[in-house]
Amino acid sequence: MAAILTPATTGPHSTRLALPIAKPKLPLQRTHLVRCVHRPEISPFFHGAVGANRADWQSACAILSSKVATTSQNHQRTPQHHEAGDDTNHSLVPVVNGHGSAAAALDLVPVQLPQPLTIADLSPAPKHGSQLRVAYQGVPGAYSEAAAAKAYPNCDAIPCDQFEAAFQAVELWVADRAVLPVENSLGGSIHRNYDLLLRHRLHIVGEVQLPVHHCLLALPGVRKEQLTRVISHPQALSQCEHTLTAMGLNVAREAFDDTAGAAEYVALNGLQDTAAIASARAAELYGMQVLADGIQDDSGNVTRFVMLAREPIVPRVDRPFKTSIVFAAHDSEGTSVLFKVLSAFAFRDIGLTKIESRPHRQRPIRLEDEASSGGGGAAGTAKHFEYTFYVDFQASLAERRAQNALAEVQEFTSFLRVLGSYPMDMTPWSITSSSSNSSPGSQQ
Ligand SMILES: O=C(O)C(=O)C[C@]1(C(=O)O)C=C[C@@H](O)C=C1
Repeated sequence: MAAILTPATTGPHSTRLALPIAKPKLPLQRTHLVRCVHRPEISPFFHGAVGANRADWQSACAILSSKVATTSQNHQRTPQHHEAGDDTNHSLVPVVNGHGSAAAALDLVPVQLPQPLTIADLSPAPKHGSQLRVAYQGVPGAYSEAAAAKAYPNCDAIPCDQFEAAFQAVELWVADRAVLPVENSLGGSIHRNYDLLLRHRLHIVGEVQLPVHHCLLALPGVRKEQLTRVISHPQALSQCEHTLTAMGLNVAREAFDDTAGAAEYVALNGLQDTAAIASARAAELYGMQVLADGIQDDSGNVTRFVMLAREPIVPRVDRPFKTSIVFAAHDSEGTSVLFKVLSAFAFRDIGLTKIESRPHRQRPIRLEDEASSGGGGAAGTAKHFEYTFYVDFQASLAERRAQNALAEVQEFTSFLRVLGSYPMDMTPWSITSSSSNSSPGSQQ
């Protein structure tokens, strides 16, 4: 599992995979990240203190420990490191003017000694020259990996098994950024990520729109007539539904975690009766045959991804910006809150690009007296759902009109959070450019 997090080996643009079915990187799992956080006693910096699940926590902490190992190879230990309990053989470390340089030159100092973390190790931006680590959901060949490469060219893309693992990877400094899908032009919103944006404290620092071009993949030599099943990510299945039917593929559809993972599954298990919907790059990576190309129901199929970071960026006014907010109504405002909030933007001529509503997690249902809700009849309780609203508007938080609109919105809402103010992806959509590397802007 250590291969998951080993930095700088399998970024989206590096050459990879001599063998078609070998997995380039295993996805990072939430359990790895949780262990790293909740078991501080098992520190990656104490190579001797390893329990039965050593492989698990080691993979979660591989980036940090490899960094430390590299540092310790280059580092001259100072005398204050030689304390009781230190397993260094002191007699082998002659100190010259407070430095162990002579010993290092003689190759007498063990090279894997733990070193303390420095502020530089924990700096939010990667050090000059090093690769940005970008978490995405899925395995190599997933569209999310292509989106990560478009957002951050030459990044080290880190696969995660779930969306939540990608959020946590950034929160726990295993990754510097996450790139996650939020909506598709055919399939609609990816609700899970809206819920996670609220539950986690990351900031949206950019967006990237990726044309999604699906292929029907099968094992080499398999014909369409042999298929009894098509598997893929639910979004991909829904984006190709009409085309599959038109192709006469009235076979079972089954959901898989991600498109490339579906292709890999068919390849690894030698399934002659199953096809996967995935990218052409997934076909290459997992040695699959492209049975049909461009099977999305609309040739202009596009998925919008958000770029997430631990820190917000400073909003600017020198290019088109978008701001994403989330809010819930005051009890007294009831359902009219949405109208009032939208007016706050309309009066200032601020355009909206997206509205999404999700159930209010803490209070999904409101009970209300019928008389007070205008029912007019006998006393009783009317029930209606409570929502949390997400709105994207076309203005930068640096603009006075946006600040005024938000001040007004705050008056009608019980809670209001700015998820991010970030440059809009203005790159034109082109049907064939799903693997394009053009960045929507400077690295955020
Ligand atoms: O499964 C993948 O390849 C993904 O990157 C996920 C995902 C999604 O969640 O919408 C991304 C883009 C496509 O819309 C289909 C699937």
